[in-house]
Amino acid sequence: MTQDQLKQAVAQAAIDVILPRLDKTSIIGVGTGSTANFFIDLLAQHKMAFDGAVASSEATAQRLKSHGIPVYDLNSVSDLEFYVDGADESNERLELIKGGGAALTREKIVAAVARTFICIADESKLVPLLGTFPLPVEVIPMARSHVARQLVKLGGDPVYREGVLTDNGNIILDVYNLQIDSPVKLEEQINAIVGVVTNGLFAARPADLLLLGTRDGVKRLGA
Ligand SMILES: O=C(CO)[C@H](O)[C@H](O)COP(=O)(O)O
Repeated sequence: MTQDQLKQAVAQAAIDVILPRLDKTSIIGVGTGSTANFFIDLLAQHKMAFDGAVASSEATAQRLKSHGIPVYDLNSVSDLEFYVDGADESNERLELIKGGGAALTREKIVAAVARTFICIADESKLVPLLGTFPLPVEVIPMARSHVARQLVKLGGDPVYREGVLTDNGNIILDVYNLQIDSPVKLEEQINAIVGVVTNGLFAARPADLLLLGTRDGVKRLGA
């Protein structure tokens, strides 16, 4: 099975989880990236079963709209039962690293609002310890050097992601070589640096359910 087939299988598994719980008033939070794109394309086949979606990025909003799925502003939504998104890494506690696609801030906001965060990923994303994937940090552009110096004090090696501006007009620092044995603490420490918008650790609010695509089928971890 190819990695894309594994991604498609977990996207379908997420549809199978949410579909019985949707009605014509339901709005679904939708993430960003190649796995989320498989989910969007499958979700489009059921667009009569729900009202619309909230998007975690402009790219996702465009893809949803291209399928004729209405996209709502999060501020106009009072209830979001599900958020479905991929990840760059997950540990067994469903703490994640996200932001490989630079959408981490909006992803974290939608995840915070949703009652159930379903993470969909192929088996390569499950790791014993977070941090092999460099941790993305969204930073206000004028604070770039200051934040980089503080990240070095935390033991990391920040690298400016050349040519990338987030949907919020900010830059990304990818932090290599961090020792992430306490994800909740490190998430807080990095977010406390002035100039940081947020970082890609999803530990204070981990996923509720991880659907992991493996060659032996889709495995469920969590709820
Ligand atoms: O956090 C993300 C985007 O900011 C994505 O969920 C993450 O990068 C995984 O992407 P993919 O499904 O393409 O492997």
